[in-house]
Amino acid sequence: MSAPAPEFDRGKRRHGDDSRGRKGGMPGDRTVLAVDGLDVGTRHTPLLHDVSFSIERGERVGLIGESGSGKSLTALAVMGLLGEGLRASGDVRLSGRTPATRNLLDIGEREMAGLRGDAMSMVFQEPMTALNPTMRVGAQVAEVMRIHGTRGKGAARERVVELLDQVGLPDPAHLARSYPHELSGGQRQRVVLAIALANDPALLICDEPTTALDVTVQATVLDLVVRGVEERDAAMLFITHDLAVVATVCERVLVMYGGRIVEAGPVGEVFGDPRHRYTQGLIGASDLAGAEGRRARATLPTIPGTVPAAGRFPDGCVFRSRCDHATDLCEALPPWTPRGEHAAGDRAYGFACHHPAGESTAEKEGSRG
Ligand SMILES: Nc1ncnc2c1ncn2[C@@H]1O[C@H](COP(=O)(O)OP(=O)(O)OP(=O)(O)O)[C@@H](O)[C@H]1O
Repeated sequence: MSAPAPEFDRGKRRHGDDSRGRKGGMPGDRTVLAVDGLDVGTRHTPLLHDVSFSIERGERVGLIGESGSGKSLTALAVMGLLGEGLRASGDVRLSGRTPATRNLLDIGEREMAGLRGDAMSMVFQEPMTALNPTMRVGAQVAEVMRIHGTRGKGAARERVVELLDQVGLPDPAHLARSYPHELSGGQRQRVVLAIALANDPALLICDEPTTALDVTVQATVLDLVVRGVEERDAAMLFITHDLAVVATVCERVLVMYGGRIVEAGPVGEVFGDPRHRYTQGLIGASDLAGAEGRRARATLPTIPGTVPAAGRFPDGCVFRSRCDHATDLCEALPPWTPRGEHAAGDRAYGFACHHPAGESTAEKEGSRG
C-alpha cells in the first residue's frame, strides 16, 4: 500500500506487569490471549518453537516476518484451525467474556467452533474464501449471530444493517441483499469484517487483511479494522509483511523467523532501535515511508539469501545461515535477553541474538553472567 509515514510513538503502555513467572505473560485482568511455549509441527518436521506472547484488551499487536516464518501457523493454532497432520502443544488461554481457565489446545472441536466467530474471530487475506458465494451477504452476517445465539431473528436483521453501516458500506439495507460476486474486493472484505465483529469478539486476528485489496481502499479498510477493535476494546493480533502498516496500526510488535519469536517490544523501540539482526534486516528491506524510514534504510543491512524451507533452519540461532554477524557462538540457541530494564523472562520486551545491534554495557555484563 502507499504506506503512511511511520509513527514511532505507539508503545505508550507498559506491559511488564502481567508477565512475572510466565513466558507469555500470566493472564492478568486485562489479558485476553496468553500463548505460552507453543510448539507446532508435523510428525517429522517441527514448525513453531516455544512461541510465547500475550495480548491485552484494547491492545493491537503486530506479527511480522518473511513468508514462511510461521505467522499464519501461530494464528491458526490459536484459532484451532491447524490442518490435518499438524500437532500443537503448549498453552493457549483466551479470556474476555469468561475466565481463561482452560488450555484451548486441550478442548474439542465442538467447543472451539463455539468460540470461533464469537469470543474470537479471524479475517483472512482473501475475502472470497471466507464468504459463501450462494448466500446473500446480509444473511451471512445474520448467520454468525444465529449460530452463536447472540441475537433473535428480528434483532439480528436490524443489527446486520447497523454492522454493514459501521464498516462503511453504502446503502446497507439494500447491500445486505447482494451476493458476494456483486461486490468489489474492498466491499467483500468489509462484509467479512462485519461478520468477524458481529458478536463483539474479545480477540480479532487479522492475517494480511488488506494485501489483496486495491491500494486506494487499503487504508480505509485498515482504519475500519482499527475502529472496530477500538470500539469493542478488543485485543488484536495483526499479521503482515508490511512494517509501515504495523507502525500505523499496532502498539507492540512480535518479530518471527524460523518458527520462533526472535524479537518483541513496543513498535517505536523495535523499529527505532532494532536489536536482533533479523529485525534490522527486515527494516532495511522494508517500505517504511518518510524521512526516518529512508534514513534507516540507508544505514541498515538488508537480508541476504532466502528463508529456508520448513525443517531446514539451522540449529542454534535460526537466523545464523543468513546473518553477517554469525560466529561459532550462534550454534547454540541464543537466550532471550530482556530489553533495557525489563524483567528477565519477560517475553514481551526482548530479543534472542548472540550479537545484537547496539548492545548496551549492562547487557554485555548480564550475558557474561
Ligand atoms: N500443513 C503443513 N504441513 C507442513 N508444513 C507446513 C504446513 N503449513 C505450513 N507449513 C510450513 O510452515 C512454515 C510456516 O508457514 P506459515 O504459513 O505459518 O508462514 P507465514 O509466515 O504465515 O508465511 P506467509 O507470510 O507466506 O503466509 C512454512 O515453511 C510452511 O511451508
